[in-house]
Parts: sequence; structure tokens; C-alpha cells
Amino acid sequence: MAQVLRTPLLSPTVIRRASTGTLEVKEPLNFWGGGRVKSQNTKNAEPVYEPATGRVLCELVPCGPEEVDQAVKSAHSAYLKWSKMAGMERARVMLEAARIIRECREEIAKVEVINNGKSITEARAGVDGASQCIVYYAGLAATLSGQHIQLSGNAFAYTRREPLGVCLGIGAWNFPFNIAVMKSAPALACGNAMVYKPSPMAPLTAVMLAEIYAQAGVPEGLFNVVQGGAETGSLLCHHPLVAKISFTGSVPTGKKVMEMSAKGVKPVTLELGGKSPLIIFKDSDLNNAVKGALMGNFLTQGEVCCNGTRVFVQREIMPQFLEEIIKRTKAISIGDPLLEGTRMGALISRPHLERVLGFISQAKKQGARVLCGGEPYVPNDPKLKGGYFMSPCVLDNCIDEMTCVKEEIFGPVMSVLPFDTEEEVIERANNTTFGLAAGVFTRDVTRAHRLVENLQAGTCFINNYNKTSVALPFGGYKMSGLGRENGQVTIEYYSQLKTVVVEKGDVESLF
Ligand SMILES: NC(=O)C1=CN([C@@H]2O[C@H](COP(=O)(O)OP(=O)(O)OC[C@H]3O[C@@H](n4cnc5c(N)ncnc54)[C@H](O)[C@@H]3O)[C@@H](O)[C@H]2O)C=CC1
Repeated sequence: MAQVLRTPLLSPTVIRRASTGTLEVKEPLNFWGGGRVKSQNTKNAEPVYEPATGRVLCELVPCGPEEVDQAVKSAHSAYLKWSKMAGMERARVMLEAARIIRECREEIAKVEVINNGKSITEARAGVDGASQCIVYYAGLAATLSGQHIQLSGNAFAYTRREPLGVCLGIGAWNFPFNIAVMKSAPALACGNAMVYKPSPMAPLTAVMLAEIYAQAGVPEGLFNVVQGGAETGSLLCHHPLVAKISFTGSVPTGKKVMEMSAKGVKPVTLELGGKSPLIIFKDSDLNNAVKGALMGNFLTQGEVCCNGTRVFVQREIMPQFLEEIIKRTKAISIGDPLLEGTRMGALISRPHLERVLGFISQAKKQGARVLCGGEPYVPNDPKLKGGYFMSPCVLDNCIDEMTCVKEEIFGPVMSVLPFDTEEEVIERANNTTFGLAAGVFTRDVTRAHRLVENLQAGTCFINNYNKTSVALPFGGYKMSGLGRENGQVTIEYYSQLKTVVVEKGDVESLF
């Protein structure tokens, strides 16, 4: 049996003293049975990099079958206790977790920045959103209830909303702390336990979340972290005690996860990629439309699934739009993500940076024009020389058939496309296999609603973009996913309904 450790992953003092280029994490990154667990097979260790400097932050050892089994079993025994508690009791523990998150806001945000590369301003907003998410689902925990149904004769029935058991969460690297919270909060509120596997590129803050839940008083093993990549993920998906899978990541991996869940007839939630349209009409408030396009393309270095990266601009206002968007894109301050003034940090990895730059060179070959950015960026600060920075890019002269317009780039690259009529732009906006989000800027309220009614996307924004709240259901149409996260509806994805039929009289038998 692996050794369980109970001291915190990183002491708050260590984190407070850390700056870009100084943090080293030696503590084990797995968490089950109520504490951190050392990995067994250290010969498979892989480096985890700090995106802003390119240095090694820690070593990650993927978990094998025995460790996966231990983690899932620890979750299952916690589930047996947690699921018997009243919703109000679960809510009390969850509210305590939310309070600890608020108390540790700065530490969590800092580790998120160091591990992911996003700016501290964005990371703090993320931590605030995470605490709100737990408060929201704690609020719903006590409201879970069934129905009473009168039947003919002397019988009645009732329904019970019951948990599923051990839920598996698999996350992407772009919002490491938030994805872990978005999956665990509704799961725990419904009485489930969770085993969470973060992306191997961003393993740190999920372990902090495990420590927070433990401190808040959840039963040992209720929220567990198992580190690893594809192989570990697949072992987890196949484990017979895993009752549900919630996955965030790319479409190709999502398909594999769906296949694995089909084998065990396990319910699955898939939050996948996107290539969302943002449509700007000539009657829109141009200043707000430009701000919407910036918010819809450049948050977290453009590594956001619902970004509106196909920006359709009505031809008459194209010159003004481009002038303004280029001016503001060039003004984005890139650099040390822990500095308050920084608005864009580093991309997640060297290969990902090269992939994004590759999309830009291909776009140029296919006839697109780079209006600004799109180059590797080397900050003046010597410690950032090995970081994965690039300048945010605006492309025009784009046509719908280009690769940069069709495929998810997942970097700070906006493709601008002219359009003439409403009918035309609806057809072009929907001409994609994705359907995560869409946006429209116009002062014509009737047109705005007509448009969103016809757009094939799970979330539509009118006169804004990427405004989020835990109260809003989030998920994709078409190949962008299955099921929803956030909002009240997610309770249905983490619970099942039992119908109980009660006879008060005699059984009427035909035999
Ligand atoms: N719709 C949404 O809510 C979001 C979607 N995404 C999408 O995620 C993608 C980027 O994230 P990545 O981490 O690069 O995606 P990815 O698909 O490469 O990996 C996602 C997760 O799946 C795991 N994994 C890989 N192969 C697996 C397998 N065979 N079985 C089980 N697990 C496996 C990875 O280790 C990681 O934890 C983008 O396409 C982006 O659009 C990202 C954030 C939010």
C-alpha cells in the first residue's frame, strides 16, 4: 500500500516567496485516502515545465493499474459515507471548502500562473469563480428531492434523486483549477465521490484542491487526484467502480473516452473544442465589438475552448474595425505573468507554441495576411528567455476554406472574415463541425435574437463575449460535446432517478 502523507503540498510561505523562475515542487502529486501519495514507478517520470521560463517545475510520474485501483477504491469507500449524509451536511463542508479557497486565493492563483503561464489577473478571477462554483452547488445540495406521484387504487409512487457513485473527471491544461472545481462541485453536491486526473502539463493546483476539500472535512478519499496521461486516463475510464466520466479536452480524445464509456455503459459528459463565430454587424457599437473580439480571442493566450476565433465583420465597417483591433492588439503587454501589468503570459508548452506558429505560416501560404503579431516573443527579462511567448496575431484576407479558419488553433490567433448579408453569415458561421459558442454584435434587437435562434452553438452571446457565471449551463452542440457543466442542469448529469412504487392495498393478480 502506498504511503499517505498529510502535510500540505506546498506551504503558503513557500508559495508567497516564490516568483517566476524559482518554484520547485518535490512533494508527491497524487492524492487519495485523505493524503498525498508517493508514486511507485519513478522511472517513468516526465518533466513538467514552467511556461514563462521553460525550466522544469517538477517531475510527474504517471500512475499505473495498482495506483488507479487504490484511488478508485478509496473514492468508493468515501462515497458510501458521503452519500448517506443529508444535503445540508454536505453543503456545510462544501461551503467551508469555498471559504478556504477564498482564504488561499493568492497562493492558488500564483501556482496556477507558474504552472499554466496565464496572467495573475486572470488566475485570480479564476479562483474567485471556483469558490463561487462550490458555493453555488453547496446551495443546490440541500434542494435535491424527488416527486410524489399518486397512482390508481391504493398505491402511490415517489422518485429519489440518487448519486451515481465514483465519478471520474479528466481535465485539460488551460484552466487546471477551475476544471477540477467545475467537475467536483456538482459531483460532490449530489453525494458522489470523485477521482480527478489533471492534464500532465498542469498537475499542481488540482492537488491543492484535494488538500482544501480534506481540510474542509470531507470523508477521506472523497476527492482524489491521480496523475498521468493517456494510459492512466484509459485505466481510469475502464475501472469497473467508475460510474460516470466527465471529460474536458480535444475532440479526438473525447471520442476515445466516449468509446471507453460505451463499453461500460457509463454516462459521459464531454466538453470539447470549438471554432466559434463572432459576428459583428455594421450597426453595432464598434468600441464594444472590438472589446468583445479581444475578450473572445486573447484571454489565457487564446487557449480557451469557447473563443470566437472566426470574426465575421460586415464589409462596410471592416476598415474601422481593423484599425482599432490592430491598435489594441499591439498594445497588449506580454511578459512575466506574475507581474500586475501583464495581460498576456506564455503558452503552455514549446510544442504547442510551435504548433500555433505553424498555423500562422500555413495561413500565410494559403493567402492570409498577418496584420500584427504572430511571432515568437522574447521578453527583455533574462529569466524569461526560455519561455513560450508569442505576440497576439490578427489575420485578414481569410476565406472560409483556410486551415486557420477551419481548425481550432488554441492560441492567440484571430481570423477576420468579411461578410455582406445576415443569411450569408448564418450559413458560414454554422459551416463547421464544432458548436461550442457564438457571438453577435448589433444594435438591432430583433436581428440579434433571430440570429442566435439560428446559430448552432451551446452558448450564444449578444453584445458581449466570454462573459461567464457558474449559474449558466455550458456545453457544446455538434462535435463540441455532450451534456452540460455549470448551472442547475448539471445536477442531472451527476445523479440518477429512482422510482419507488408503493402499494397500500392488496396486490391485484391476473394469476
Ligand atoms: N469545452 C470545454 O469546456 C473545454 C475544452 N477544451 C479543449 O481541450 C483541448 C486542449 O486540451 P488538451 O489537454 O490538449 O486536450 P487532450 O484531449 O489532449 O487531453 C485532455 C485530457 O485527456 C487526457 N487523455 C489523453 N488521452 C486519453 C485517453 N486515451 N484516455 C483518457 N484520457 C486521456 C489527457 O491526459 C488530459 O488530461 C482543446 O481542444 C480545447 O478546446 C479545453 C478547455 C475547456
